[in-house]
Amino acid sequence: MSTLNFNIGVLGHVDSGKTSLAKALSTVASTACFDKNPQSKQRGITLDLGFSSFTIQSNEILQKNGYDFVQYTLVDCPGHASLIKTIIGGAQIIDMMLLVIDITKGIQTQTAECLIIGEICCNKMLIVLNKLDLIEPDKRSSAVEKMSKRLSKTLENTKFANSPIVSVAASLPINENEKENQESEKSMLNMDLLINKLKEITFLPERNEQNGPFLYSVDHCFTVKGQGTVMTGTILNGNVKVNDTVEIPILKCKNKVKSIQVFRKPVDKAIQGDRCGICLANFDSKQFERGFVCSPGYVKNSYAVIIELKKIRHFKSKIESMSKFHISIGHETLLAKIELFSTESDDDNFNMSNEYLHVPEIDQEFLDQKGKNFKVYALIDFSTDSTNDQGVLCVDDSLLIGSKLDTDIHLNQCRIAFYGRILHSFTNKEFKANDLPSLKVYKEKSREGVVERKHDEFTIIGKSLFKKETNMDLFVGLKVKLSTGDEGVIESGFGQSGKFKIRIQNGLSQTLKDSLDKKTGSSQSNGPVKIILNFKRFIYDDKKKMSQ
Ligand SMILES: Nc1nc2c(ncn2[C@@H]2O[C@H](COP(=O)(O)OP(=O)(O)OP(=O)(O)O)[C@@H](O)[C@H]2O)c(=O)[nH]1
Repeated sequence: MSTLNFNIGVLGHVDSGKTSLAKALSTVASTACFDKNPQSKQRGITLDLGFSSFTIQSNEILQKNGYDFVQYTLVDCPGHASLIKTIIGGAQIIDMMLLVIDITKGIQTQTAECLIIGEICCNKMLIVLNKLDLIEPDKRSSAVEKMSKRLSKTLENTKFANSPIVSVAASLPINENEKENQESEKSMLNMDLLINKLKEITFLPERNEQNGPFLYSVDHCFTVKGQGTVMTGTILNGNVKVNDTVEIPILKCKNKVKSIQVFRKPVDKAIQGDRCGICLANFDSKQFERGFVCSPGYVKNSYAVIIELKKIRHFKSKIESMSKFHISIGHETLLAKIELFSTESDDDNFNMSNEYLHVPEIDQEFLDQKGKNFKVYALIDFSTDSTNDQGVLCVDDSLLIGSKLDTDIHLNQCRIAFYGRILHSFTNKEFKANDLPSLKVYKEKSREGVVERKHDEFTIIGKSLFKKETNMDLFVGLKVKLSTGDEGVIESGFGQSGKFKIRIQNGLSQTLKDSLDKKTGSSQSNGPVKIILNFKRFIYDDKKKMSQ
């Protein structure tokens, strides 16, 4: 008999009843659905503060795929910051989201933020309207109908449109005496309906044990006497076998896998999506609480990363280059400075050898104007967080979320600003000096000067384009346009006062000659001949060489 582990993120506003729901689900599942089952010992395992699980018989789809049972691992996400962290840590394996809404309060600020995070991280949602018991029995159906209508309007045109809705009361009796005195109908309402709905919509999640190196997100670490140090967590990527050597990147150490348990049974191997316990030899559990364990060398220390930035539509403020955001990545949330750049070309993928235009700021209006194919990238620089000189532990393609967590929550504003997956990471501590200059991000510059006089048949002398102290060598070779239509190239500086020589490849045109010939008087009537120089200045290139 085999069991599938199905991971569910339990999200919702503070006090909506997430923890009560997770507890109630486990309890009801174990009494109503599982008791007569030979595997009943697996029920209701409390894995960690935020993790609980229950196992039931699986639906037809899973059975056809060889799974007789399904273990639902509920990831109960408490406050906002830890919510983002938990979700990010497990983003690759959250198969479904349970959105808990207090039916007496409706959609609240964090409900909306949970919806945004859900949209980023998973494809399926089940909505739970909780605290049904607080509504008079004869008013319940109309209250549920009203909330359902509101929700379907909110979710219109999102990937969560038509998500199923179940109304429940998840609160548990406070103690055993009370439990006996209370009707179960009053203490827990409709939980069996919820479990049935969950069972009905559970699908076969994509799991790929061959999918690259091993990555394991540890949420608990403890010592088992006579065994060694046991970690519990979820496999985000790849697989792990007994005797494999794994790395604990935060401790910079490698260790051998002594044994593995899945669903409390010893196994030789565990794969992506599995919640499992891994026992390591020679390792002190006090050194490590939460974080990644991986194939040696897979998780990297990054000091800056590049993402394709997807703005959250509900984030109303501008996102500006040089500004700081809270960046949640891997198991960390820290402050980082962002710099935006874009390309208008049809290139599908980010490429370090391409050139990109610096973008000072974006807002929704700007992005809507630019259209769907416009891509904004962001360089996210963690080295600006003074509390962190170690960089950030992450892997390529990791999800990252940018938010303004210091926004006053009472302002009812969406604090999540953007998200994206890592396209490139700078793993050298000296990246600013060594690696960043190879990122070709430019600002478009335009300068105007005037022609002073003709030098010979092919060259003219220009002025007022540069200051006396400008290093003219940086501009030699750049093309300029004249207001007479002539085109030339800056050949060299001329004298000490910022003047320069322009070579006109085809020789001076008659119009240019006439304009410069004071005797004709034309330079008087049309004013001086203008020199227009358009060029690119690469912002990370400290040699400051200009280009076009
Ligand atoms: N009447 C009633 N109270 C409920 C129900 N579910 C939860 N509660 C109560 O609501 C309060 C909050 O419940 P929790 O389960 O802690 O809510 P939470 O969403 O996990 O809270 P945070 O983790 O702090 O965000 C507690 O006092 C619960 O007893 C319910 O169905 N009916």
